[in-house]
Amino acid sequence: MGHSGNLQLKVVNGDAGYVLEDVPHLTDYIPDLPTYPNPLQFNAAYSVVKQYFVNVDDTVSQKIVVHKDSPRGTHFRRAGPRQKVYFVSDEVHACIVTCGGLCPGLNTVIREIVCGLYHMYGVSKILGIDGGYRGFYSKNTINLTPKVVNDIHKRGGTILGTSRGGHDTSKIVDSIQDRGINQVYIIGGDGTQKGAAVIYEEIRQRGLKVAVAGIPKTIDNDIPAQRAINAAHVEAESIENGIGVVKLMGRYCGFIAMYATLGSRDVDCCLIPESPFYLEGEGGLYEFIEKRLKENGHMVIVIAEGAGQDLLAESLQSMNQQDASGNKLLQDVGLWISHKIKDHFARLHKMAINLKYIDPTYMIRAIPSNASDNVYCTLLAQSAVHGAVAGYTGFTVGPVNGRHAYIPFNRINERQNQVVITDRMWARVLSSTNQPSFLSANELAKFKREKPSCPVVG
Ligand SMILES: Nc1ncnc2c1ncn2[C@@H]1O[C@H](COP(=O)(O)OP(=O)(O)OP(=O)(O)O)[C@@H](O)[C@H]1O
Ligand SMILES: O=P(O)(O)OC[C@H]1O[C@](O)(CO)[C@@H](O)[C@@H]1O
Ligand SMILES: [Mg+2]
Repeated sequence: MGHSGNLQLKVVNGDAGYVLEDVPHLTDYIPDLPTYPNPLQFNAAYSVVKQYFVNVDDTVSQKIVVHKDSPRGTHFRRAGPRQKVYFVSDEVHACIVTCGGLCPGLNTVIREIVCGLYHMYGVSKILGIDGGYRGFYSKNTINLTPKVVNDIHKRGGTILGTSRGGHDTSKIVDSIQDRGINQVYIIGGDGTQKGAAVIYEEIRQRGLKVAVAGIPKTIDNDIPAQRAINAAHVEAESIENGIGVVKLMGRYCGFIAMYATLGSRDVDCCLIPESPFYLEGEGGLYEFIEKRLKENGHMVIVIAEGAGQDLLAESLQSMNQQDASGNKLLQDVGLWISHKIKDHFARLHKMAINLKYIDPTYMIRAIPSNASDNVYCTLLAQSAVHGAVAGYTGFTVGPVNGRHAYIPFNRINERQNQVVITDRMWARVLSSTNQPSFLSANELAKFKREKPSCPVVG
């Protein structure tokens, strides 16, 4: 096996096309750090487990479907507790911060980091950073103990508060250094993980013994999305030529819309950012709506917030505004498409339609996590704790083929995880809704030629 690339990209090549995209370790830039036996081996709950510690060489394969002669492909370091750790309990001074928009499960992750550190590693100095990244330098901190976080998983939102913008790297790292923090747990979406990567780089430049662990936000809880779709369906089928339009989250990717559509079976058309569509003419959306209304008397359209933004830019003056984090402020595609459909059918005269528009965004984001989300959040949190205590840094924890792994920040941040419309899952959506693909033969061929993105974080 041999290392290649610079220190920032720890790529290890092995036999038969095996590639490990490894995560940084504190010893990469602080040599001769002492190690200690993992206190978990003295913990009655874990000592009974046959092989509790993860072997140092364990990795998780990104590719699950393989062929006889194909290279083994990319792997990530397996998450979990290590036999040796790089911190003693008394030495650890951890902090937790939540950034970006809300998501169910933030409180569960906070709770499980606190309880994991406390119960598994005997850590008692844990600070909550108030109000996202800017809280490092502009707010007071909150002491977190298992008692403080005991029942926070039952509440939506984040007890720590959150914000967009305010990522001042030097001020944040100054604050980490001044407070003597040596483990930083950062919970949030794509922007947050980018911010975490910059913090890690600065910490590394300063040569600090501080582990930086990212925990991704994911919205798996689709119950409110199902409720919104259900309401749209009930409204639509109760009235002649009823159309229910539901806008779901997804600025750049249509996973929520896609899975909500597949889960519901009431949806007649699902529109996502990855799959372009058009309104007028043969094979267009208006033609499909007319056909479906004639067949069924009603229909439901689910649209991801980032879908059709090119069409909006054409017909509305582009705003080109950004939020405090630098995200492009999108025009409300749900409202826009509702108006376009109403206008179109009003102009046609031959068909009176009744359209109801539902935007459940904040209802989806603000609820507490459900029981299965809680299990998932617990695994994420505990994996992050095990990784940081074992000296890994500059990583985001995430599931890879059902196993938790440590993924380097650069890998997470290099590209957006998107629905691949030439994959089977999107075909399942099209066959469940029976909607047109809105793609010409040329466009389809182009999509097929494009290299698919490799989703690593669920
Ligand atoms: N490229 C970047 N470099 C440094 N900090 C960043 C970067 N992008 C975003 N951030 C910071 O990360 C935090 C969260 O970013 P953002 O508001 O985009 O939310 P997010 O984590 O992407 O979650 P979501 O988009 O789901 O709400 C903000 O404080 C923002 O300033
Ligand atoms: O109003 P806010 O809090 O900026 O959030 C709106 C955005 O946040 C998200 O819910 C992501 O967290 C997007 O889907 C949405 O565009
Ligand atoms: Mg984001």
